[in-house]
Amino acid sequence: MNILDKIVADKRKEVDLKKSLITLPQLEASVMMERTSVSLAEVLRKSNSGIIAEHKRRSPSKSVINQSLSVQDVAKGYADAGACGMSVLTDGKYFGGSLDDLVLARASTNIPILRKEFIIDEYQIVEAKAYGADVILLIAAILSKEEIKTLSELAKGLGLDVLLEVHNEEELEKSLMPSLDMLGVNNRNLKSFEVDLDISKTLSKKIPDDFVKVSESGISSVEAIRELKEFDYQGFLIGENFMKTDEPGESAKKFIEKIIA
Ligand SMILES: O=P(O)(O)OC[C@@H](O)[C@@H](O)c1c[nH]c2ccccc12
Repeated sequence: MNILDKIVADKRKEVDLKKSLITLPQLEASVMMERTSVSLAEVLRKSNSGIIAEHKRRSPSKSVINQSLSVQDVAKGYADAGACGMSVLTDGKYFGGSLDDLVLARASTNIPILRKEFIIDEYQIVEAKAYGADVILLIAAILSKEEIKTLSELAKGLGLDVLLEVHNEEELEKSLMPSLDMLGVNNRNLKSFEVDLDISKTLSKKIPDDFVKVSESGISSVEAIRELKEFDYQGFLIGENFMKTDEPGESAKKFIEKIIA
């Protein structure tokens, strides 16, 4: 079994367990509908930097990245740096994140927050809304076309933005539909962990202009951002490059200043 299959199998068990404790209707009753979600796609369209900065303690590919920071400080730092949005990993087993991290990030900033999770069930989308996210991630590699449609339409109904992630042409072709706001190209292969920024460049021309294009993973230089902008990317998802430093907010600030200089 590859790592992605393992993650999805664990996720299925996790969601089933949660459903047995708090049912979907009960969860729905606790959704914070009074908080209007902020559209990350809108922010990215108007931004010069396009940075979506991620909170990531560890990952299956890199093991420990940074275990010692408070998510509140990281969230405030990213917002002060001028990041367009923040991504918060909520998977516990493989990335060391949690829904608590999402809540704490939400309480610390008003910039749009992406719940970074392996979403396979509508329950996780209602959860994302209930815990204060503005955006959800859907990963084409683990979902059928029908699932992408159902899940993205549910998210839109809750006022959330949808970022759909692809890694190759086949995934892109099955996924294009009007209920998505942003198309993310993951430069990292989630099965082999290989990173190649050329994947963003190659897939760019196949993504229709109505979607905001986001390049994800393995970005560590302002030069890379400049190149990706030539290929019409308006969003750049960066985790490790900031999180491996003692002050991710300061690192993001310097990075963003260089982009807009
Ligand atoms: O730390 P990086 O290489 O800058 O990558 C960030 C982000 O793109 C990456 O964490 C990611 C992209 N898609 C995912 C899906 C699941 C988990 C993690 C991810």
